[in-house]
Amino acid sequence: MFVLNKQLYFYKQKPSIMLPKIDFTATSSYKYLTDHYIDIVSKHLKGFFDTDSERFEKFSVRFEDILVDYSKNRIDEQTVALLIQLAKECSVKDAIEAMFNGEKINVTEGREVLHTALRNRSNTPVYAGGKDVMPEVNAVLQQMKTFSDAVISGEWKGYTGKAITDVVNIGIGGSDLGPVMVTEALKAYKTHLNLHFVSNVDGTHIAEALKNIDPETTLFLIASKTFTTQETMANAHSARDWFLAGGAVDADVAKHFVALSTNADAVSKFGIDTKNMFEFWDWVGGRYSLCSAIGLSIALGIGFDKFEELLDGAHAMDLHFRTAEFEENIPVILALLGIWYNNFFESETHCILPYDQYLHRFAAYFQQGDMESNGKHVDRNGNIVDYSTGPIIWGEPGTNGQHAFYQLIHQGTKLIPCDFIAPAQSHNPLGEHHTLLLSNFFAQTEALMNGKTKEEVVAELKAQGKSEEEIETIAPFKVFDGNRPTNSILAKKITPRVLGSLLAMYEHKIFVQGIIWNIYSFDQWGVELGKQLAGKILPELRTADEVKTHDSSTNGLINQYKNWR
Ligand SMILES: O=P(O)(O)OC[C@H]1O[C@H](O)[C@@H](O)[C@@H](O)[C@@H]1O
Repeated sequence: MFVLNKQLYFYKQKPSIMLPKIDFTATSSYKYLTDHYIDIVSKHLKGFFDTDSERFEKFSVRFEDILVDYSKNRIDEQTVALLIQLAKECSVKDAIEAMFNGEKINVTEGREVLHTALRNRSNTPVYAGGKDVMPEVNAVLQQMKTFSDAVISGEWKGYTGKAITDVVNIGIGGSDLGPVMVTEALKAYKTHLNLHFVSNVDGTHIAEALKNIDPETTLFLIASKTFTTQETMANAHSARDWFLAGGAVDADVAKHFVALSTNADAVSKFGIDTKNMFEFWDWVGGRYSLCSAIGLSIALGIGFDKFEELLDGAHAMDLHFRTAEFEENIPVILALLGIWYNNFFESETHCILPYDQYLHRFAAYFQQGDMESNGKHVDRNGNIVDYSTGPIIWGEPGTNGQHAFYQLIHQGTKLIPCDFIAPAQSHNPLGEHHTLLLSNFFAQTEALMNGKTKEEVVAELKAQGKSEEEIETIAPFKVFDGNRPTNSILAKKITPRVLGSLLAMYEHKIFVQGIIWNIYSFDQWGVELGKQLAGKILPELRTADEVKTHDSSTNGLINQYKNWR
């Protein structure tokens, strides 16, 4: 405790030391958790329910139209208390304040982390480097509203005087995944505009996107925080070439190309007038940018009022995260459960399973959100960690996943904690479809928890008239251990507001985990390396000369490629 107080004191006295740097494995709660784990690991989830009729009430939280049931986890009240103590010992509360207050908690890039300011609907001042960012945030939102209203209404005309029918967002990573996820998730609110997303530098992506659209009625959004990303720049140049090949001249570009970026110089060098630029700032991380100008495709795709509802929902979750006690704090609870499995049960992955076809890119979006944030092995002191950090995030919509990989979740050798997400109301209430879907949602978490005992399997086989011998042979394969943990996140309906809350919920979960693991969650040096390496090889691929500068494998592959191309 003395150490903790000293850290806190240190932090408050020197605001330039942005975050506490606590080794969570050296805390007293971690030691208690290590002992407590031995106790819990020998117990079956089913037993927790058998002995406690209040378990659901104890381990579930309601937030507006979202119910988070975490009772089907391998925890008891002591687990939760110890995990919360861990969060406290790691100064999570101070870290939350540091983020919302605009401290430079992205230390390795020297930046504030203020995506929460983008949806700060209360409009109270938020300072970055001593300057209130809210006037700029509001000005860009106003610019997005004016523009999206004009495009949707048809008032904005292309170079031949026709209204826009198609919008192509060109961006990658954080400048693509968020807008794709949200516009798919909220397709039920779609405007008449047809959205297309091009991210891959593979020419196939843009070639296919351009096949069925008309340059006279197409708007391109060039989305790139840095405006230097190879893939996006290559696609943007090809899009402009295609546009000009259709008969337009340079002066017409302004009506069909806009930029979403932090880099005004690079935008004008590309040839986009900066008055057609929607700005955001370096305190917005790429994977946290969908509430910024990067969300322009969302505003066009569902209308600005719905985009604002998305921001409202995210803001509501921000407030919950900032103010709720940890016992009731959804992102904190989800983060701690993740740490429980990651660091005590040694789970390597975490699965996100939305029972909603519209959420089919939800797991992919948080794959970047989580893995790019917490896929780090150096702690905030610059030392290599000796514990596990961010999990591998994966998932597909139910029920497709059930018929593909649930086998391993049910009966494999790995413990895979899963988030099951479902809306109670469908946007497409077609016959019994939604009831069928939800019956699977409920059945899966129940089965993962309960499993199926040998006695149950034998009784079932007997009832089917199988012989003793047949039963003996087949029974072991049909036994399910159960005891597999899940969170159930049930929403009333996936509205823009609910989606905004869900996305902020996961963002803050990731944040809390990064704080406890003592890593920096807002840089991405691992991705930068790939950019440099490709840049080095590219000139070598431009000639026919034999390459000898690499290892024998890389040389061999490059030279064979040159032979075959
Ligand atoms: O928006 P940009 O600058 O084009 O970057 C696109 C992506 O590039 C890299 O992969 C990373 O830095 C990501 O975080 C980022 O989202």
